[in-house]
Amino acid sequence: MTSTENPAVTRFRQYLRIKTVQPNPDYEECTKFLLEQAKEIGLKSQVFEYVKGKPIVLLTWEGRDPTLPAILLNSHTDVVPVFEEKWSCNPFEACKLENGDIIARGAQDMKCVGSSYLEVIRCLQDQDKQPCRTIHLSYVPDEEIGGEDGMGRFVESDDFKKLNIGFALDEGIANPIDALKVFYGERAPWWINVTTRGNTGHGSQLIQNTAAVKLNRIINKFMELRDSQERQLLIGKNPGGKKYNLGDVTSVNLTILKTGVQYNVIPQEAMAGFDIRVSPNVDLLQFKNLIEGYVYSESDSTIEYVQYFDDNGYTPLNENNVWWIVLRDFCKGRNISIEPEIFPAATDSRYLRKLGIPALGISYLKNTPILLHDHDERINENLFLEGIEFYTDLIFHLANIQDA
Ligand code: MET
Ligand SMILES: [Zn+2]
Ligand SMILES: [Zn+2]
Repeated sequence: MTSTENPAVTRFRQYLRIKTVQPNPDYEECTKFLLEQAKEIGLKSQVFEYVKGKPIVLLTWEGRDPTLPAILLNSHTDVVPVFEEKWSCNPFEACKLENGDIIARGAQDMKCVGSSYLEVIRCLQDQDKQPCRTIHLSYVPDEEIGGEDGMGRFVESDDFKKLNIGFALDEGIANPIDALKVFYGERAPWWINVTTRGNTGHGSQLIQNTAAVKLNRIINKFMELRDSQERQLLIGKNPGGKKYNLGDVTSVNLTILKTGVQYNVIPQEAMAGFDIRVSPNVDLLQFKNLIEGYVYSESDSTIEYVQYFDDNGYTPLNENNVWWIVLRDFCKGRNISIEPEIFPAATDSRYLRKLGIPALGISYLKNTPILLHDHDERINENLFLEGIEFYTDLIFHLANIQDA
């Protein structure tokens, strides 16, 4: 007997087949797909292109009371590159195994979420359940390369201000156990280049203060910082007595090293690139002074910020946060365990939180291995469908909150 595929799954797989892969994402095809969906569902659509070739697609379902602050359902449309030879099937074919696993780049990060949002609107419309708040769905480009030309530009625009967003949902991460991760903050991503310059000469000499000697001293300081954070992660406890998660500490990784001309020539310049993720527990200004101190303790050395975010504020999960309370109680009522955490990497939510908009990151990926950015990224179709039900009821609740 052949079973027919749920149309929501078919649409999801269509979305996965669009090659929005960095560094040359097919945003044109993606926009076309989203606009077709909007038309089918009967949603108002707008496309903003603050940077040419990088469209932001905004779909809107007006609520019963459009004067109330709206809900934003955000997702990014781009996905990260693949090592195709390591995949068991083509990452852009969205093949489905017999057990229902759908394998594709973006299956977890985060086309499953973007697809679910569209299905939520379909479901609510089918059930004739128009919430009181307006719901906007934003499909933004370039998150995977920093988001500056995507969400970064969007939040600065008048188009965005007009939306009067009161609360946003965005991406989370998979969880191998039977619980949902809920992210209420994230670490500030800083990518830096440290360049040192020094004395040069013959490779047989013991010349003082070469670029490499200086860079090595600076790297050692960063590594000590890294060690201290690694220790915190392994044995530290936060003030509540709970073990630290990765998001609670600051990570420092040396990811790029560049120098050299020839073996017997002392190079005059050397460069180290670091990926640093600064925890919300850290005062950003103090931290900046600390690492710049490392660099400027060596003469002729400079620091360049390739990626910099000057805010690591989070959405407080307290009784005053009615969005959180509704979400928490909703999950409790459904017997879904949740694990509130700081997101270890970066998401577009940081742009929203910087504006003071409460934002929570949830991907309905429980009992699922963490495969974002990995080979054979996948989601099971049954979980995807279960997620649509979850989001539909949750978003209906959130969009019906009267006083917030
Ligand atoms: C700072 S760019 C963010 C890209 C990606 N989301 C990451 O966390 O690495
Ligand atoms: Zn993502
Ligand atoms: Zn990602």
